Amino acid sequence: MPTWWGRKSCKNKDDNHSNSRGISTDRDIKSCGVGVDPPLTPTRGGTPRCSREFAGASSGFSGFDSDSTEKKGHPLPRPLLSPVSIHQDHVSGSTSGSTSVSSVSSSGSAEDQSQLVVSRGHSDVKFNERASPKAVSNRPTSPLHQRLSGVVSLESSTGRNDDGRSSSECHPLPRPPTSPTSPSAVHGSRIGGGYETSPSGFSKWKKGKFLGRGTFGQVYQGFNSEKGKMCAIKEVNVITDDQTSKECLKQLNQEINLLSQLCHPNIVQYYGSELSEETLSVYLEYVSGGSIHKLLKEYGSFTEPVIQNYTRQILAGLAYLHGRNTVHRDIKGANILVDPNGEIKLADFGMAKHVTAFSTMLSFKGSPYWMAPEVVMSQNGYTRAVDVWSLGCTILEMATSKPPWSQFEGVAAIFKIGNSKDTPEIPDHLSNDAKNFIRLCLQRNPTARPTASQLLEHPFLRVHTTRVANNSMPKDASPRPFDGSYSLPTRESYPGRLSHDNYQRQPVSRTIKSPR
Ligand SMILES: Nc1ncnc2c1ncn2[C@@H]1O[C@H](COP(=O)(O)OP(=O)(O)OP(=O)(O)O)[C@@H](O)[C@H]1O
Repeated sequence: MPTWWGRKSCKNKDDNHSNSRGISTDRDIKSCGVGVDPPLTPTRGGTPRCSREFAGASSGFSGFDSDSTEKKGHPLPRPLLSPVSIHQDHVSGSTSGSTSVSSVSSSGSAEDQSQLVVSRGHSDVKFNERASPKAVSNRPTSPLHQRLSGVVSLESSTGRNDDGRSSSECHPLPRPPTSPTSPSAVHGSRIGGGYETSPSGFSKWKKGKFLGRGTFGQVYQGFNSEKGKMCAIKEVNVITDDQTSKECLKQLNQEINLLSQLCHPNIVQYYGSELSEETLSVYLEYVSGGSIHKLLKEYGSFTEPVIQNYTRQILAGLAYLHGRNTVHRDIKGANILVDPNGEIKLADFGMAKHVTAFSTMLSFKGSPYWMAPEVVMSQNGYTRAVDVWSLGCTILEMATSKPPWSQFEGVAAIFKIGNSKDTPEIPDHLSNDAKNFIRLCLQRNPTARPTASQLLEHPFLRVHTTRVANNSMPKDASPRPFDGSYSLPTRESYPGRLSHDNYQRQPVSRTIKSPR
């Protein structure tokens, strides 16, 4: 039983005693040299967030046991200690409940940057040429390219870093160590902070086929001719004389600043970026399977084992992200990529840390269906709970191919999400564990929603993780080679499940031999 299991309120709960439970997570995080879920000050309990809309909502989180008969003790993993410098003063010093809020503050200020936990995830991770991590304060700074100085100053409401220097004098983020053969050392590219110019044509990344267009730019396949590796190139035109272009650049700059600090198997890896005469290009891990949205469109809704598998991985990425005081704010099928092995990669960090009136407006221009009520109602101080709501919507999307309330359009949808007391319909074919999990995510009161780390302990996923045969695919979610026989599931196959009503009528084991 998780230590928080019996608690009646989610107030003052945090992620610090649990981490993502995915096997792949531990493996890869160790290899990345960063820890999971550094100690955090609880952020939700201290923020008065209940508005009239939430008055009738649940008062607190009371565990996951409503549908589960499994009540055995469940030791929580100890958080891995990160070798990198963590801004403890920030993460433990806040009593205002604004820890996560500040990381997504509207200003996107240099102060915010300094508050982010710096993990040294960067381009070389996929090329095994990473240098050892170092604390921010020891890193040299890189100058910003003058053409982008205006854009970057948009990032900061104050225009100044926390050391008092203006953002045009010095970049808030460290320059990473580069290796002569790493993508980050490619002429004109950079990681983690400022941009460096490159005469066009020098890049080792060759632009390939067009992959798609997002709100803030185009995405192409790329190929590193030195390494023979592929990447995705996200590109924005560098035209700073209109507001839309400025916003696109700001968004991409935001994505760079965030992604360059992250290293997790369930978050798309940042390789570097490059500024040419006309474009700002960001080089990212190429995830060839496309998005969950695309897979749903092509192949229809997913089965429950696949939903379990994907949800566990999304949560592992979210727990890591939230442990770094970062809120994604745009979790939905279109922003979650799937690699050919079924490994999930959270992508599109353009909205993370953006809470300006303008960007909120922009997100309304996008799709509201995945937005938490408090986001739709423009409540101040979004917390990590907004991602948990969006995860609930994404699970419904995976189960039905549509987001909740998709029968409503525009203002009607916004009204339904923000103003009504209704909760989205949950399909009947899902198991009780799945239904319970979704209901927990879709609580209108954000303080009642469990954290990502807590959700990783939910029976819906916990049973699943015991059945995972390898790092990413559960037995039921991956094809098995056919060896001429097929065993129907036995009680022994699903020991955790069999305590549950849904699984008590499993068929007796039989073996069907195929004809020779
Ligand atoms: N790392 C990547 N690997 C492979 N394809 C990618 C990658 N990143 C983005 N894409 C694809 O490129 C297209 C555009 O992606 P992008 O993130 O810019 O916008 P979006 O998420 O579709 O929309 P929006 O920006 O409005 O949220 C999508 O089809 C997406 O699947």
